[in-house]
Amino acid sequence: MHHNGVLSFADIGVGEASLQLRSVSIIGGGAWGTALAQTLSHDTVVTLWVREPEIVEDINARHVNRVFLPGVDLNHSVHATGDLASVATADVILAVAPAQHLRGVLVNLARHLTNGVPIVICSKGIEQETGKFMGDVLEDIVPQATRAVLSGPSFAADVARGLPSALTLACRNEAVGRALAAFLSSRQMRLYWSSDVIGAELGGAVKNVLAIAAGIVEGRGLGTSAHAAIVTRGFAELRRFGEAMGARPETLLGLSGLGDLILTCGSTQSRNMSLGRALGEGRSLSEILGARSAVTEGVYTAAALVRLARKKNVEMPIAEAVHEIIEGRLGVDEAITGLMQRPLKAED
Ligand SMILES: NC(=O)C1=CN([C@@H]2O[C@H](COP(=O)(O)OP(=O)(O)OC[C@H]3O[C@@H](n4cnc5c(N)ncnc54)[C@H](O)[C@@H]3O)[C@@H](O)[C@H]2O)C=CC1
Ligand SMILES: O=C(CO)COP(=O)(O)O
Repeated sequence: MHHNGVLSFADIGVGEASLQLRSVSIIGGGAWGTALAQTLSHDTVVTLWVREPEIVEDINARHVNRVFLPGVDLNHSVHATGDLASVATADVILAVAPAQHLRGVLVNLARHLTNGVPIVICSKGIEQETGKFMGDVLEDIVPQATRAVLSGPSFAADVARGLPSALTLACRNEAVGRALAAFLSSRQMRLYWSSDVIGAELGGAVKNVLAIAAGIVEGRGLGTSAHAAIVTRGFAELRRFGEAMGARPETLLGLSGLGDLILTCGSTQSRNMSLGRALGEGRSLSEILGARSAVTEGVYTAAALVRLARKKNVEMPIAEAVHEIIEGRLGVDEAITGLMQRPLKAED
């Protein structure tokens, strides 16, 4: 565990093997990967794999990532590289590529990896083509990796500035989870461990879709009562879906579930919420997406989420409405009317 910026490491027994944690690699130089590199670099050796050569140069020469995390001066110890082989030897690897691109990046990384290395999924989404969560994508490509998830309420800009945050670190092997939580925690970022991997992963993917709905409510000027209603009924959908997927109630009520839903639905700092707001103001999806370089995961996860929910017979009318709006099959006002006119039912 890190104390007062002094390099230390967790060293625990995992079966016969021993897990030594001293170095971290981060795969993905967007806002979140760069913010994680910044906060972890106070205490440990961090290497950041970045896809764009000009951003590698920006980080190493000028200690900034002007494209994805403007306005943050990075520690000189944050080292960027475009070479996947050189990040594969770290003791822990954080996977932070956008959900629809994670598979491709892992395929290129896989041949450089050593057996059993912990890979911590930090991306939030469901793969459109397969309907798989990121942990299952990891399992497909690197089955020998020790799978973990880091998720919770955390805007990259907040974490990069050293503001306090608390997140969930999930790993099926509790001893490894505890060691990872200790190693990745810092004075600014407090991690709670869990062994509920699917529960921790699911909240981040689902809340992105629901945050688009919360944004629409804001953009349409429907008021704070409607905002509270959409977040609460959205949480009911997240909870139902989570239960059907085998997530534990305490995870859904925790940082990676309710916590992240509250953050993302409540702030235009969220890309998903602000996209919803722009839709609510009457702008078209193509216009909104065309104007941004940042990824808005809810747009790409909505279809897969709705497909999965239908398969599991889980009712998710808000997620369905967001999906229909994204597909251009439903207008914002029609969607609102549709939600308000559903048959009355017991609150569950
Ligand atoms: N930004 C935030 O506050 C947080 C983001 N996340 C999650 O982290 C993941 C990454 O998001 P951000 O870092 O915010 O990204 P970003 O929106 O800042 O940057 C886009 C990223 O996508 C990458 N990219 C674009 N095309 C690609 C391709 N074909 N193959 C591989 N990579 C490609 C770019 O290199 C860049 O790293 C997402 O799943 C997001 O939900 C999680 C927590 C907080
Ligand atoms: O996941 C996030 C905060 O926890 C970031 O949300 P957005 O991707 O909507 O900006």
